[in-house]
Amino acid sequence: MIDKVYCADVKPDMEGKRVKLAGWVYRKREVGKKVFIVLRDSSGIVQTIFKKELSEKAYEEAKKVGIESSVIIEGTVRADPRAPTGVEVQADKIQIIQNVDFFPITKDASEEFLLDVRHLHLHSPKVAAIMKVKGTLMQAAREWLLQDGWYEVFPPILVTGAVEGGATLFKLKYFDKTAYLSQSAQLYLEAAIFGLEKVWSLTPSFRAEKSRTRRHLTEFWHLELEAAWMDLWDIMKVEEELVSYMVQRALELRKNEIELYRKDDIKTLKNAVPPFPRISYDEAIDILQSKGVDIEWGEDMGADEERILTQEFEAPFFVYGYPKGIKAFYMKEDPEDPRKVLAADMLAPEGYGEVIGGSQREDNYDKLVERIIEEGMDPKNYEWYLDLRKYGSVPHSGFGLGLERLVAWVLKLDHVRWATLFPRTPSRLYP
Ligand SMILES: NC(=O)C[C@H]([NH3+])C(=O)NS(=O)(=O)OC[C@H]1O[C@@H](n2cnc3c(N)ncnc32)[C@H](O)[C@@H]1O
Ligand SMILES: [Mg+2]
Repeated sequence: MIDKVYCADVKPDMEGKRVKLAGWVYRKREVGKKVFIVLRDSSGIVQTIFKKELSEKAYEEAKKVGIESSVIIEGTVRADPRAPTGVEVQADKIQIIQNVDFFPITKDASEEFLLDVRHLHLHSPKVAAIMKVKGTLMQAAREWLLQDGWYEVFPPILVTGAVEGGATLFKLKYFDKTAYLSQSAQLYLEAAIFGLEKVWSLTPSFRAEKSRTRRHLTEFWHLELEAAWMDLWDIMKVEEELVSYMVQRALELRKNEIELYRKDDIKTLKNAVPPFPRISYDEAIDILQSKGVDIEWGEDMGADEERILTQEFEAPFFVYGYPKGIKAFYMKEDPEDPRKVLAADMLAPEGYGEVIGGSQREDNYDKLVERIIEEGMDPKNYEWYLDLRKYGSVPHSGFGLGLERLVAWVLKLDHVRWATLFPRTPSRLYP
């Protein structure tokens, strides 16, 4: 590894120090007998200046390089308030690693083109900022989960059945059998709680969703927790503590990157502290109807309805107590109202809607068989899962957080596809 310093680490108080930088040409301009190159690396940018009278060789080389050329530059630090970062490097040496005559991404590139060349779009500091925030949110999640006594486990991705409905399964040939790509690790996490009690996993989940909305991917990163002995209200507390910690840590560690997208509009992020507001599904329907939305009790809220509902809040909030008919087979019936299940979604404000789906699970064997049959599925395909209700069954609850959806809200992105390195949607499988 070359003994370079990072662009962001070049400071005015390093005046007179000799530094070696390695990165890519971010901006370039020639003024008289000077070439200004703004160099970019993973930390940020710094301006370098090549003066003919300082080094004619370096000056002539610097004139050749194109945008996004990879270079190593050496020179002396000089404080200069006119430079983008208040400091510049008076360069006397440049090694061109690879010159780029024409970088395909230009200022007026369309979103579709940027997705076509996503592998090159990752050069962008703004894209890198999204990935830094995503990584920091997961770093924070790991910190919180460790201190709260949760065990990380590694569930399978090749599975034999649906968790969230058969319509969105990706099917594949598995030797002489049929397998599917996992929609959710949940059922396997439910098995893991009998030895570990509180478990979590971060896995890719797959949904053959045909819906082309700004919040659906066909492959997304899914942070899922499952806990023995917890009921719905317990797991909601876990959700709000975890999400709050993730968001506050991101504000602390990735302030610059968040401001790149939100500027100073970070009120809703700061508001993400427990207790998050809680409304029932019934109350949600009343609110929507009072705002003129054409929705009846028993119907599911889609992205549009959730967008309107989020206008009532300036922080993430819960909607709990959904009708059984619109929720999954594994959710426990509400003992106080058999029309409902003990389920809760967490919705992000500012129009983003659902970021977490969670519930208390049906822990009674017979009732679960009944629900599986009610949903038109074959209990034989869930024999192992039903066993969990035969050998020491316990009340338990869990949830799944869509990491890209959380990132999209934190950075106010207009589509979840920007929150993932290589987005997968119905129309996009390449690059
Ligand atoms: N362990 C569990 O209890 C999780 C549960 N089995 C489950 O998968 N619930 S979910 O379908 O609401 O998905 C959970 C979250 O996963 C995200 N999600 C769900 N589907 C998608 C798609 N298609 N694209 C992006 N993100 C998605 C979204 O934030 C949801 O709230
Ligand atoms: Mg859901």
